[in-house]
Amino acid sequence: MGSMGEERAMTVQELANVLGKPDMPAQYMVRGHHDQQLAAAIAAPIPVIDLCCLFTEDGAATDEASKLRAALESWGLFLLSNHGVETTIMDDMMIASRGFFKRPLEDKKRYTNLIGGEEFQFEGYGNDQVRSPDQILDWSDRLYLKVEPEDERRIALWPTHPENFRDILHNFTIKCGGVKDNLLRAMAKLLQLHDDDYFVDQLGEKAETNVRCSYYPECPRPELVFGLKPHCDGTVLTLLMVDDSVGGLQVLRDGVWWDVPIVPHTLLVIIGDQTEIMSNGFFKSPVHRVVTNAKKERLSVALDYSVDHEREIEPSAQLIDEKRPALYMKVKVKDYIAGLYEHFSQGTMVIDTLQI
Ligand SMILES: O=C(O)CCC(=O)C(=O)O
Ligand SMILES: [Fe+2]
Repeated sequence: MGSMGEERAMTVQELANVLGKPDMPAQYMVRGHHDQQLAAAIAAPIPVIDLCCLFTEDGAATDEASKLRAALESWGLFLLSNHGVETTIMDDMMIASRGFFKRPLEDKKRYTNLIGGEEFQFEGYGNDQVRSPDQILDWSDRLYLKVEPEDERRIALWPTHPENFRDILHNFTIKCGGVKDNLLRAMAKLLQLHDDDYFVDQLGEKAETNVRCSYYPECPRPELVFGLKPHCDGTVLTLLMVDDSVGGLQVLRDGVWWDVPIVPHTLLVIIGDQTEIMSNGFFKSPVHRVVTNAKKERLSVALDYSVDHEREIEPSAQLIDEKRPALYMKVKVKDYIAGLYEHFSQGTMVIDTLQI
């Protein structure tokens, strides 16, 4: 195992196949300033919110809305049931994603995120960009694709195997889009914004949605290696489908890491920085990470929703007054996302740079 370049030319899946325990490349190992405790933690008591119930006309809706508010103000993530995405669509998406990662390497590399084997692009199959020699690498491979705006899809990067991958991803995107809009309306209502469509409108005509199919192979050194290092999602929100048999996602609250529980066929909602900013800090974007597992591989499929990258975001004027001034500066989404990746590679949080 030679230089950084050579190691990075390998996917984590390839590394996992060739490595023995003592051979873990140093770049994957968590060092000094990080919490060394990558073991399983206690299950986080995060609520399960019934999406339909939020829109009924009775007392149950009020109770459900209070649960949602508590989750948004504390954990910044929660599980969503009764969301309307059929279990068959969810299962198909997981199976298609698993099917893709099981394809021979040569086949997957047709969708590589390295142009000419070198120049990094966000879309495609591969790992994160290596920006500095001291960056800690994550034990995961990913297929990352822009799914909306629909006319900006780079269809050549969408796998043709499994054969129905493209159709399934399209259907999953459509179904989840409706869930996202309903959730954003419920959130605007909780903040008593004048218009329930406040957040939906903020997304803009050219709102960007990306899918992240992640694959975390078995890892010979789970106590030292992140599946995905601590980060906040830079989005408005993320809808996540996690592996229903292997855990690994953890959330930080008050300095303690908690395991995020698995409830099959729910969607996990993670609030992103853009919502924290627009809600003037009322809703929290949680720090989360993925730990690895020595015996089992793990998969997840996430859809992340962002405001149009050409637009600016700032705390809603309706949420600012003398008692609570604006907590964040205005920022162009494109610049925010660029900063996010820079900070992510260093293990720091870009939202801290916007605080007033
Ligand atoms: O794989 C997971 O459970 C979480 C992935 C995640 O946090 C991300 O892709 O931002
Ligand atoms: Fe995340």
